[in-house]
Amino acid sequence: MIFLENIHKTYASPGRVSHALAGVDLHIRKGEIFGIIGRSGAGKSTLIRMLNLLERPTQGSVTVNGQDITALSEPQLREFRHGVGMVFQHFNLLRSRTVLDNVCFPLRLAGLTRRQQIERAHEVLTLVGLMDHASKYPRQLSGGQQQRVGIARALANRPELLLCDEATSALDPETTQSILRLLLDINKRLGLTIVLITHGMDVIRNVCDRVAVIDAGVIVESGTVLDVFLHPSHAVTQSLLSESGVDAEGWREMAQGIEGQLLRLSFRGDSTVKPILSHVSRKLGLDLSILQGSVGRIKDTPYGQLVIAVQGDAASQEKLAGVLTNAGIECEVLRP
Ligand SMILES: Nc1ncnc2c1ncn2[C@@H]1O[C@H](COP(=O)(O)OP(=O)(O)OP(=O)(O)O)[C@@H](O)[C@H]1O
Repeated sequence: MIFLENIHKTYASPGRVSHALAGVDLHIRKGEIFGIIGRSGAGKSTLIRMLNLLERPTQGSVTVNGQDITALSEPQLREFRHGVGMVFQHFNLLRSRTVLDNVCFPLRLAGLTRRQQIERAHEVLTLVGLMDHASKYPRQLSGGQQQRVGIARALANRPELLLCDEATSALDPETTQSILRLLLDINKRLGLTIVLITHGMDVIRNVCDRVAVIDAGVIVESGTVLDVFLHPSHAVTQSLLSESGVDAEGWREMAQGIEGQLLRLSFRGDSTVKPILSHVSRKLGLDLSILQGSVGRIKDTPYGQLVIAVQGDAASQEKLAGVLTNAGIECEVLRP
């Protein structure tokens, strides 16, 4: 659906040139929730704003549904933007207008009659659970409710693509969860493609299908969220994961002074909740001790990762990795 090719963005100010994006290639598929994560200043906002050309690339092309949008005329671009909704960190609501009028605003710009505007606004306010608050003003709503208004407004013109610029960063953890559930729900119900930027791995884990990690204007790692969580290859990804409590390296200290083979086991889906390890340990007569582990969910899929030390007969130890692999567990030998 969306292809970014060799995107560069340079900001020049007197005495200073800043390379916000330095050669970004990205493919976002129709209907997926795609997350872009990185530290402050990495280039996330610049990148997401390329997708509706709120920022123009200095070099490179942005193709959406087969059309290079950098080549569109201003009227064509305005038309294109009606098909792209955007949600902001600080909601960006019109404070002197009611909830209803905030949602009607983009519909008025799109040329709908007042009656059509109200009809559609009621539909999207019902979708986000705020119909009872239609005549209130933003200041009378909580942060989470204001963000729901922001989402309703973004959905008003029936976009194909929703861009979320740190949509939950200003919210407490519980409200964040409810907004993320709403995004999941509208992605499923409307088949909407969602691109979000965040600096929180938990946001990525809870809702995204695929993720790209950006650092200093470059995508340093990308893939399915499961793959990136289970096998992070770049130092930035590893440190973002470890800050969110997914520690991949803590086993090293524990392993000192423990004899035997060391394995890292990765479980995806059903294998996560089956008693495979205890079966295998009984069958091969091996003792297993867990040096590190995490079990959780990535979107709807259970996943887990364990580092285990294996003790027992050498021939059985040799068989273990093969038996686990056959049972659907990824097995990496950390120490033979
Ligand atoms: N309008 C601008 N003029 C000059 N430099 C800019 C401009 N916008 C962004 N930059 C620079 O480009 C780089 C990337 O900024 P960007 O806002 O895209 O990062 P970010 O990852 O979204 O950061 P944050 O999480 O803090 O919002 C930074 O070094 C920033 O200072």
